[in-house]
Amino acid sequence: MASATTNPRLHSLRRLRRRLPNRVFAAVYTFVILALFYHHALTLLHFTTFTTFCISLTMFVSDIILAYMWSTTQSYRMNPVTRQEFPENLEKFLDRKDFPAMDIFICTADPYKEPPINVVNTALSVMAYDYPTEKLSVYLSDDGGSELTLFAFMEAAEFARIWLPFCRESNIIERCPDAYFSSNYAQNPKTLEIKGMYENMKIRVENVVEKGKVSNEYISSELQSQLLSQYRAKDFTRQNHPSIIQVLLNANKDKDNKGQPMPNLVYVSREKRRTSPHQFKAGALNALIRVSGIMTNAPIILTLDCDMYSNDPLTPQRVLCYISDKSSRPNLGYIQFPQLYHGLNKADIYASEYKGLFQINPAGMDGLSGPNYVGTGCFFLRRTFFGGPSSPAQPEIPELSPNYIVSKPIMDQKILDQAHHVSGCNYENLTNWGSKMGLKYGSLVEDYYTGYRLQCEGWKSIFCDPKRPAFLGDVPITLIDVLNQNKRWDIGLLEVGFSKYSTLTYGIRTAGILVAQAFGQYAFWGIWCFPITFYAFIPSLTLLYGIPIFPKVSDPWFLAYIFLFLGANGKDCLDFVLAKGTFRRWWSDQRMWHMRGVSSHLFGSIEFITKRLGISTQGFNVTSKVMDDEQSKRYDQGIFEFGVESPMFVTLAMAATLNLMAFFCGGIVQIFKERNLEVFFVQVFIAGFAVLNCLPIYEAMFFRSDKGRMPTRTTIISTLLVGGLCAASSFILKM
Ligand SMILES: O=c1ccn([C@@H]2O[C@H](COP(=O)(O)OP(=O)(O)O[C@H]3O[C@H](CO)[C@@H](O)[C@H](O)[C@H]3O)[C@@H](O)[C@H]2O)c(=O)[nH]1
Ligand SMILES: [Mn+2]
Repeated sequence: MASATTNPRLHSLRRLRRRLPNRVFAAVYTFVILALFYHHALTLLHFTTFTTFCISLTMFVSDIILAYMWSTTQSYRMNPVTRQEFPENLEKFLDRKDFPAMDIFICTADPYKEPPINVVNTALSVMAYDYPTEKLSVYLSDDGGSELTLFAFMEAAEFARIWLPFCRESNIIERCPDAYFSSNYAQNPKTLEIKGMYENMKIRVENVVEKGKVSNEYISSELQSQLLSQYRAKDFTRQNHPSIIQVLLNANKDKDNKGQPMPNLVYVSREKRRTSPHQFKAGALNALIRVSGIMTNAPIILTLDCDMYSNDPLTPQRVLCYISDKSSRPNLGYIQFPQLYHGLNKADIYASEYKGLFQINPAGMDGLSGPNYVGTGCFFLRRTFFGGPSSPAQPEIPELSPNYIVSKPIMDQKILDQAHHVSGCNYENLTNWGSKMGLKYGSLVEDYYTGYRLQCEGWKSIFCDPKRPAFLGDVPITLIDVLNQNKRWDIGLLEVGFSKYSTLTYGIRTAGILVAQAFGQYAFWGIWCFPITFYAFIPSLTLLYGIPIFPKVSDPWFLAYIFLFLGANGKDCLDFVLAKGTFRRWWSDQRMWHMRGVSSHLFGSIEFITKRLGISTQGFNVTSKVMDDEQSKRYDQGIFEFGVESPMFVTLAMAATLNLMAFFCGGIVQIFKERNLEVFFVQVFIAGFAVLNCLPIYEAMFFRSDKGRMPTRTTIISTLLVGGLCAASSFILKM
């Protein structure tokens, strides 16, 4: 076998030239930060009143946090790399018949928030991979324990017999049926016939979901009726039911309509009891690791969220370009693809693209020890879930060991019994699942936490970011969904940041400072709320009362502020645009960064504290993937969707109102009446910048009448609170 890095090669790696300017810039920036700290210390020492001391201290603390977060981003900039794969050369190195088997996991949790027809589309898109079909096994985890989802998959299994040969023979690239039929496809009798079948299936599935149950007219066989009757047992609820495992397609037996084998398709709804914790998605994935271990035990596992369909049939072959070449990265544990989305509006108003999180930073981490796991679009070597590279963990039964070879067919009664056994809700008691094996428990963001711990164990990873997106997902289209999702991440991430596995202690010790810093950016994501909230409220309040808190324009320290502000934003914008972003989307990105600071980060941090104190418990609130027509329309037009009441909107509206008052009242007084712009420039600038960022909020508060506007009560409450805040401040500031 030729070496995979010489010609013809399987993959290549290039270090980006920007790493040198990045390092120089980081050095200069660090110097200015330290200088600013010196200035802060001087100011603190020379305080005049207790109030000014408190204000200076708060601003100093804010800047320390900003500086820490800035320092964590430097890890991504030290050595960014880019990779390329050459799947066209794969078969020169590896015979198609020697391709390893793959187990594909798809998670769903709620048929009303995650429409089953979309889950079916995701499954069909991966079943149709350009890969030896009999080597693929698709496992669907249904945490919603719903007959609606099972029904949808029974339908999908039948449609797949037509869809798979069609994709293969017409060699189409778009293998997600819904995406294909919404594209500009060749409309001939054959495609139209298949479209008709697809629409028929879609209508059946949607009707069943609308009715909330599978009525008799949809049941075509005694077997189906038996299967569905399990859900109608007494006391069956989504939180309380036995394991249901159903092999819907069997690669050894089932053939498509052209006589070729089908992939395995297995429906799994693990056992749930109110008395046993089920550990949300991490628990679901661990159950799938075991069930698939018993049934097929493929050496490669792909994990997918139900809304991330495959957009490229060659993806598994791309992955083989790395996996089949042992020299590609020693201790390779997983290959992560970026989370990319379809249906973003032009400006990406909610910054759902998370270009930093999903594209720029992983490329930076790839130059260190590899990107983090982001929950979906990630191919693992099964072995990765069983202890570190040099400290393997033995599962409690030998059949689960990653190198165990399954000899019995998938439908063998023994196999089925054992699969039920390992998906039981008490199976994990007194085992290493969740600690030394499988996905790690203890955080609401199981993906981040697991990836981080795997890297601490010594596993490395690869970031694979091909030109044609490998997977495409849905984005939330209302602000409240976006902020709630963020809040869940904040809580889960802080759970890691303040655990015994904190990046600051355990991380630095086991993974080294650069890698730990890269993970630290997210572990402490929630603490952005402090500097952003302080900067949103203090400069504006003090401006209103004519108290200067920043250096005046003629003061040399003013230049330090300007440099730090322009430097951080300019660099961020440059990286964003270099990663094929637009300025408009960058603007949304920085706007959402500010908005999250006074809303989701703030409440996420508060809820993290209350959870720690045992006052409340936060679960995994699944993000809705349902598209309301009116909301979709507004989203497509780039209009912010408020619509519902939420404390997060109150703080947002407060920050918006206060800065508007500060900019116009405080600003005008200082500029025109007192002629003091020189002294108040920074404060006026901050308020003005905030106002610019808050334009959609004012619009939603005062100028809109559609259903997505800010609820009147929220507007009133926030205005009253701003009034109260001003009154209290006037009392304190004049002390
Ligand atoms: O008890 C649960 C809860 C969720 N899920 C599934 O987990 C996936 C992600 O849930 P979603 O509501 O879409 O969360 P997001 O915040 O959009 O997802 C991001 O953040 C999660 C961690 O909070 C990761 O698991 C995801 O991969 C990542 O895309 C979905 O397929 C769900 O069906 C389960 O299987 N069981
Ligand atoms: Mn999601």
